[in-house]
Amino acid sequence: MNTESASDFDYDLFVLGAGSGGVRASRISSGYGARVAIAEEHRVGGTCVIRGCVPKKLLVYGAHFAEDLNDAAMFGWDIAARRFDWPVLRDNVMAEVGRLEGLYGETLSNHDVTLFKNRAVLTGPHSVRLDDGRTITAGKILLAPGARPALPDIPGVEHAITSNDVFHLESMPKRVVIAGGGYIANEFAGIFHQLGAHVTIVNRSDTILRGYDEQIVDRLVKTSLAKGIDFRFNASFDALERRDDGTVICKMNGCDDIEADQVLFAIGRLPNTEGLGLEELGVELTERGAVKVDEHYRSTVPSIFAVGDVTDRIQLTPVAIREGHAFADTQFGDKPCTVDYNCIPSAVFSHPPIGSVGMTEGEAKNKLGVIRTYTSDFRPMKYVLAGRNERALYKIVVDESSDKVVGVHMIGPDAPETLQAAAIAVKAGLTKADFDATIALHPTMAEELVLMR
Ligand SMILES: Cc1cc2nc3c(=O)[nH]c(=O)nc-3n(C[C@H](O)[C@H](O)[C@H](O)COP(=O)(O)OP(=O)(O)OC[C@H]3O[C@@H](n4cnc5c(N)ncnc54)[C@H](O)[C@@H]3O)c2cc1C
Ligand SMILES: NC(=O)c1ccc[n+]([C@@H]2O[C@H](COP(=O)([O-])OP(=O)(O)OC[C@H]3O[C@@H](n4cnc5c(N)ncnc54)[C@H](O)[C@@H]3O)[C@@H](O)[C@H]2O)c1
Repeated sequence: MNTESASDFDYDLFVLGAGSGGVRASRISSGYGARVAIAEEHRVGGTCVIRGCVPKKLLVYGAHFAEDLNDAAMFGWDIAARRFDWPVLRDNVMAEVGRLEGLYGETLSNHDVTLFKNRAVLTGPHSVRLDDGRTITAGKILLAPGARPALPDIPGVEHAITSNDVFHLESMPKRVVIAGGGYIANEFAGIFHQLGAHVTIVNRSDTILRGYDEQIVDRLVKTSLAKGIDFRFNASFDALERRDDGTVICKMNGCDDIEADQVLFAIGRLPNTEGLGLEELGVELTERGAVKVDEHYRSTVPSIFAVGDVTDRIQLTPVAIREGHAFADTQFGDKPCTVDYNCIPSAVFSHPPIGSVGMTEGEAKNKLGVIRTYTSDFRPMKYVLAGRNERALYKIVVDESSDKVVGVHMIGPDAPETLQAAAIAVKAGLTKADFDATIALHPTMAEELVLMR
């Protein structure tokens, strides 16, 4: 164990925030023999487990039944009564979240990590104060407080909700307006639409899902439009007004005003650094309030570190987990390491979902010059029988000079599941010839990956 952890502190490590990064860092550090405590102000598990990836994905599954039940008729199923009960789905999802929260708590106690169910703020380079007044000292402090939804500074913003509230709605709204064109906007557009709401996505520019391959995003927009999701591009909100009947009037700039029963703001997430006492201690923050760290997650104060969303780089759970693990290995395991940020796969759980790894076509052209692309634009077999006129699109981007596959991008049923496997090939630097040499697994959609010529 690193000699910097002095025994005159209460703990060797104090972690602020029991989410994806904080829980991993604590249990690995404790495994190396460190005396570890963690503070959590809300619920153990953090954003991903409590109000992010997990409940979101369960809602995606729940919403998908709408299409599956429609398609079932052509497969011989006569399902007469089709009624959706939002409180049943909501409560079952919340019960599962509660179960997982319990498991995360058990993981901490099984690893001898002391859990304080309190908000913590820093009072020194080695000390924190809990909201019940207790002060605790530690050799090292790890900041893993995550991020929170951003909200615009407009009159009536209190009439809108964020992703934090969306899992607890009393009833399913009939008309939903979603601000933003990123992950959350597109995922919840799919969920609300499938569950029967009319959805309008409002984006301030004409580009949604920036960073994803343009052709794939274009397919999502076209498919969403065909399903009945509306878009307003180059539009922004001037104000929100609530009528007595509960309707929210969106006063718009760049398009006509819109009436909604629920307005969801999904315009990005800001690092949770406010009020933590960081600047007073000399912890440097970026303009957006993120903690600046070096490659070993050390802030500008040597005993204070940060991982995950609070560093405002790649806001994904597996990244926060890897960073937490690398921190523990480096600081308490005598195994200095960093995270390799190259080729991180990502998915948008929209309807249909997107999976992506490596360079987009545009990015590869800019960085590599001469490239080849291969696409497969096909109607999945099950959709043909169901009479569903929806197409999947797979794209492979190849570096002409080395034949290496530098990017795989997909939209279609279960694309994220297939993409995870394809990401291994891209990460390993396999060539298009390696893809071609692989015999197809028939009949699957994924076989398109080895059949593109
Ligand atoms: C709706 C939604 C869907 C998402 N879906 C996905 C997905 O499908 N895949 C994916 O990879 N990522 C997804 N994400 C992103 C993912 O949830 C985050 O990247 C991840 O949770 C970040 O982990 P973290 O450890 O940095 O912070 P968090 O998991 O947010 O944990 C931070 C914890 O710190 C606590 N805390 C904050 N301040 C204090 C304090 N002062 N004292 C004590 N405790 C404090 C918070 O309550 C929280 O529990 C989603 C996010 C959202 C909002
Ligand atoms: N499937 C997943 O992995 C997943 C799912 C949900 C969230 N997340 C993570 O959570 C983060 C937050 O999600 P998100 O969808 O809120 O953010 P995002 O960064 O994906 O998208 C934000 C969108 O809001 C727009 N925007 C930003 N500021 C605005 C403003 N002032 N007014 C109007 N529009 C504005 C942006 O142009 C962009 O389209 C993501 O970056 C992602 O890393 C991941």
